[in-house]
Amino acid sequence: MCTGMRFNDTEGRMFFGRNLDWTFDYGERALVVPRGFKPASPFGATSEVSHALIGMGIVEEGQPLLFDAGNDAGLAVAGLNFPGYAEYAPAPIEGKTNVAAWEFPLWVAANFATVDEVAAALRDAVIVDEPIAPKWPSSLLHWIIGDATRSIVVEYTAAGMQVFENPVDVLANQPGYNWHAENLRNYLNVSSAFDSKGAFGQPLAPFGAGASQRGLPGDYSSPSRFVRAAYVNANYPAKNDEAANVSRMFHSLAQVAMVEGGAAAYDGKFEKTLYTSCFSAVTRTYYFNTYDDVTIRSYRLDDYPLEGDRVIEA
Ligand SMILES: C[C@H](CCC(=O)NCCS(=O)(=O)O)[C@H]1CC[C@H]2[C@@H]3[C@H](O)C[C@@H]4C[C@H](O)CC[C@]4(C)[C@H]3C[C@H](O)[C@]12C
Repeated sequence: MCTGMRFNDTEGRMFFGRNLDWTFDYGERALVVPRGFKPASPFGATSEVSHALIGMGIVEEGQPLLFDAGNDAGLAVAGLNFPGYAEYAPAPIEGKTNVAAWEFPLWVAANFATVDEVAAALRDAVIVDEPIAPKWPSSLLHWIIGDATRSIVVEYTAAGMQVFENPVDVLANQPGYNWHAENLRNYLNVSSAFDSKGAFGQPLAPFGAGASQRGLPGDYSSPSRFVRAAYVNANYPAKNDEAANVSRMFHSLAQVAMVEGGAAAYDGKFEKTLYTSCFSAVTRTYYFNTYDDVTIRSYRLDDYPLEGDRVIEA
């Protein structure tokens, strides 16, 4: 399972993060893709990278297979599992922008500066089931994309391309975004207030803080993580400096992180939060920590060559 999140600080600067929850890693690491890199884009969706970007991924045949990334313009994207729903086009469609599923985060971060630009381009785009190599069949994903103004969710299913406005600025896994957004209406009773309640005909004091949160789901399932992430994101007071916002992201994503032993995947193996990341759009810094090393590392895009012809393993 995975959870994604976006928020602004008091000055409107964006922070964008995710948990990557899975049973094994792919040897992923921080990657920088410079401007001028020419990806092997199967249908020519990206001829040359226009926005330098930094994110998490692996390099296969010289290509960046990105799990999530943020770019020099402050636009960020993350892919989260969406099996049972994602259904890509079996072949490219003439006259459209055909984007292979594996290159979708690269296409977003390399070509666009804002969510508005991505949303406009998506009207003419098709996501195609075109694996980069036989050993890497297309992952079935949906994506959260954010900038300083807002976030959207992109789902490509049997219904084709769907783009959802995402006012709660979070995403989990299945089912689809619309379902998660409706499901929030089941939790209108929860709040962060410290209230005396009169439900039993007399004022009864709560057992300290958190009493009004009861009913907020605590499990690791995707619908529950979506609700919990949306609650935390909506209630966290805006902060004004980089350290406080990075702290906010890691603490918020810890609320939906998976601890080993808590939940098994289909194969009986336990999922856990392999890494947590936070992209700071203004300082163009990618922070992350891993399950086994909670120290937060930081990689500044501007510390790497922003022009070049190959992917840099940071
Ligand atoms: C497993 C990851 C998603 C984690 C997640 O959402 N888990 C949910 C668990 S559950 O359903 O809710 O149980 C996804 C996110 C990004 C994916 C990777 C990226 O898409 C990049 C390449 C794409 C290739 O087609 C496959 C390998 C791969 C390297 C992908 C492997 C894997 O599918 C990743 C790492």
